[in-house]
Amino acid sequence: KVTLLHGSHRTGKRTDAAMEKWRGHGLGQFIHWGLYAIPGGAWNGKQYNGAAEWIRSWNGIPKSTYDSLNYSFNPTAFDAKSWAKTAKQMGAKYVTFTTKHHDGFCLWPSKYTKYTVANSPYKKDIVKAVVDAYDQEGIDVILYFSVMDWNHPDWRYDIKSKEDSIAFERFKKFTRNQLIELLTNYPTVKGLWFDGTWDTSWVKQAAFADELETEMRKLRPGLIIGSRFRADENGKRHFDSNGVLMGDYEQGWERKIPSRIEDVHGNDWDCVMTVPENQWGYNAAWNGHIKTGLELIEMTARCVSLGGNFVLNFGPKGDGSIRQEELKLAAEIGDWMKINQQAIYNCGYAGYDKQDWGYFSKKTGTDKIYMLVFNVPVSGALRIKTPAKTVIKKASLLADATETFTPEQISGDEYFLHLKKGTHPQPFVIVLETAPGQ
Ligand SMILES: C#C[C@@H]1N[C@@H](C)[C@@H](O)[C@H]1O
Repeated sequence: KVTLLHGSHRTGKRTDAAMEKWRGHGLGQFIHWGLYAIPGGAWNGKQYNGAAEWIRSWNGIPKSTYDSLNYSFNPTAFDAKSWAKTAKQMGAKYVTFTTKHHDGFCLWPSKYTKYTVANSPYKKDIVKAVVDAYDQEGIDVILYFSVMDWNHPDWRYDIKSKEDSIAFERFKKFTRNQLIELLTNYPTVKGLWFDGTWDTSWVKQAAFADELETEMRKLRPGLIIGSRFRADENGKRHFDSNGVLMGDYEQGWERKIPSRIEDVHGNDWDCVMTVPENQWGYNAAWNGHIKTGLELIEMTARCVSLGGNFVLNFGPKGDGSIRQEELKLAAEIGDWMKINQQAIYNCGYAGYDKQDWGYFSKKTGTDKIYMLVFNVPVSGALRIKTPAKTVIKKASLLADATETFTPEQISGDEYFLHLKKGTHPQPFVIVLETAPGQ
């Protein structure tokens, strides 16, 4: 163990109410929206395949022209209330919303830069509209904030000179001011989701970032901050030099999902996922594999079964409308959640051996186990291996409690549930009432 001044200040999961609530969300929505939605992955008629929110960084894109897009930002179809209703319909319990992405354009009227929505034809405070609309729907709001800011003259990728150092000191003050401003303007937000924190310039700011995190937590007790915000004094990110998680949950699962419980090291975590392979901001031409509703429902189940949250990304268009493909997915996921949400909300790792037919989840604080079935074996027999000495008292279909299953015990702690042929066209959930054995 090494002595750290700016490593993790806490081990184990937070047990306060705010974190317990976050832990139980199960399903969230990510929204990436900003100036990049205007070009939508194309420039001068040429469609690019990179992540559309990074278009400013691609070769051949005139940066000053991109930077002037704020003068064309006028999303006449933007309606935060309809976004929030879509999230509600999908069954999302929280939204992570981009206040400022890497291009530095602020979707709130920040006092600390002119590069904001206030200096666009739209003028109005988009962050406020989103926070109010989602609060209204009872959906918690987490604010995404990119430390890396391509627009700010004092941003540096590394600090290699006295001039760099002086400029970056100004940038650090600017970053702190914006974060305090966000937490002050939007006091109901439940957390911050940091990005753009991998460059050496920021990784070198262990003491400053540690102090800033402490200041933000003091300003907003219960605030939830992930592992991507700061590094320790040895430059270690996500996990400090002693391997202890930095922040309240692991933010390493970007477009990937853990395969085993061991991968999450007993921590809270979220998986943030795109519908195409790698498009967060709006890209008019979705190419490659586009995930289906069933794939995304299974990803949600897998994340919850491993004690995490699944956060599905939406990339609204430059006019503020959500594309049809995403609306369709929200509806499909929502239809499934309407029937099966009990196996997702306030559920976590069940401690049962993983089986090929799908996933187990456990209702937090109870002995109730859910079997989320995605792959019915040709035998129709669902194998269950319970933790030692667990008694299965009852097994029934979540969607219809009158459909019960008599567990066939096949060895000490192993059982089969036999399904009737062809009875379940959709992924379905079986509820196990269990009790600790003698
Ligand atoms: C890389 C990168 C960023 N991290 C994801 C959450 C998106 O914001 C992407 O642009």
